[in-house]
Amino acid sequence: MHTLTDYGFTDRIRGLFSFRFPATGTSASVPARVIRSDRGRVLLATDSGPVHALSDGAEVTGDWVALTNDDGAAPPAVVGLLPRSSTLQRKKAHDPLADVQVLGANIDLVGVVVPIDRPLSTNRLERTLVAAWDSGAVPIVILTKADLSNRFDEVVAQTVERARGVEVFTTSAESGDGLDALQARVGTGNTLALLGPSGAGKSTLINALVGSEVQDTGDVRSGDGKGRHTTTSRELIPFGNGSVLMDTPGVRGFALWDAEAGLEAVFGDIEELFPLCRFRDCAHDREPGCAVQEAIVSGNLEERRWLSYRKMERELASLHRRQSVAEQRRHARSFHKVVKEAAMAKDYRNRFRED
Ligand SMILES: Nc1nc2c(ncn2[C@@H]2O[C@H](COP(=O)(O)OP(=O)(O)OP(=O)(O)O)[C@@H](O)[C@H]2O)c(=O)[nH]1
Ligand SMILES: [Zn+2]
Repeated sequence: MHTLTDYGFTDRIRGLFSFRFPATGTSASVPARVIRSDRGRVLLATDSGPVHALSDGAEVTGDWVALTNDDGAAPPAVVGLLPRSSTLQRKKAHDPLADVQVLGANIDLVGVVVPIDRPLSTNRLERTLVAAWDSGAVPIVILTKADLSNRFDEVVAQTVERARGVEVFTTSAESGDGLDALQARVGTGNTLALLGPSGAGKSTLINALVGSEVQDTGDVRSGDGKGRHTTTSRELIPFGNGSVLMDTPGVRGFALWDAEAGLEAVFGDIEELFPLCRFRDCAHDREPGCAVQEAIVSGNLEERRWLSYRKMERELASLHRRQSVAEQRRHARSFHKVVKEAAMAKDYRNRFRED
């Protein structure tokens, strides 16, 4: 059975807890960490094992809380929340008026997971790193699937340059390379959350770090090869030395805000062309050796889709600049329209191809 120390309970948390919730003669509470929170019910790690408790719903995965200690007389309840050292939160980009949603708390390290065979665009890597810094945690970049690249040195050098001083680790779950160095960096009593697009290798990396099959990976998708697997496991996973992996569905998808998820889903094939351009800083306009222009000329890419991609990029950029609520609303609407049109164009094209 895991103790609270396995879940990252350090001297700092111990001190903070007894300061905030001093034991008095009549009432005492025990420290606990939120493994999962679900509308008024929380699953907690405590020193006497996992406990279900009632809560007011304010807690998120990773929170440290005070739990009543009534010896089973009443159902246990969360009675207090420790201040958070970091919060990973998201605001939906296409809905500027939506509430900020806290996805996880008390994360020490945010690992931005980038598969080496499918590097992120500089733009997206930058945005993800900015968001990671904003959380109060320290970001690191984790290049996965190192065994799959024959341009290893080149991609690593590129990533180091784009990561602007953020540490870059390379790993292969297949060969085991880089896992020790990553584990050493996480250190003792720290919580690591992994962000990255679907298929980046997060589950596989978690399995490799934890050393047992706690996550379903892409290998076990259902029969038709399309069914999305669901991650059924725990959301806070101890992996030695009080180190903890946080893997909630919300945190997982964080790197792609809703808007950007749309961008990737709809235009992923276009973005895959960018690394094929002769020049790394290609503006995809009149540059020689531009893979985008070549794809348009050869008929592999509809010019209309390329223009909507461009338009959407501008929309996103200006959406981020908007100040007034009214303007945000207007932009959100036109943004939605672009996404919808582009998605329809793509569906149409795919249907046409399959015939
Ligand atoms: N060769 C190789 N393949 C890997 C490695 N890591 C992951 N993969 C493969 O990449 C695919 C996707 O890996 P997952 O771990 O499921 O990716 P994920 O990021 O968890 O994806 P989601 O669950 O959709 O968020 C699987 O088929 C893995 O077997 C690696 O180090 N080497
Ligand atoms: Zn180009």
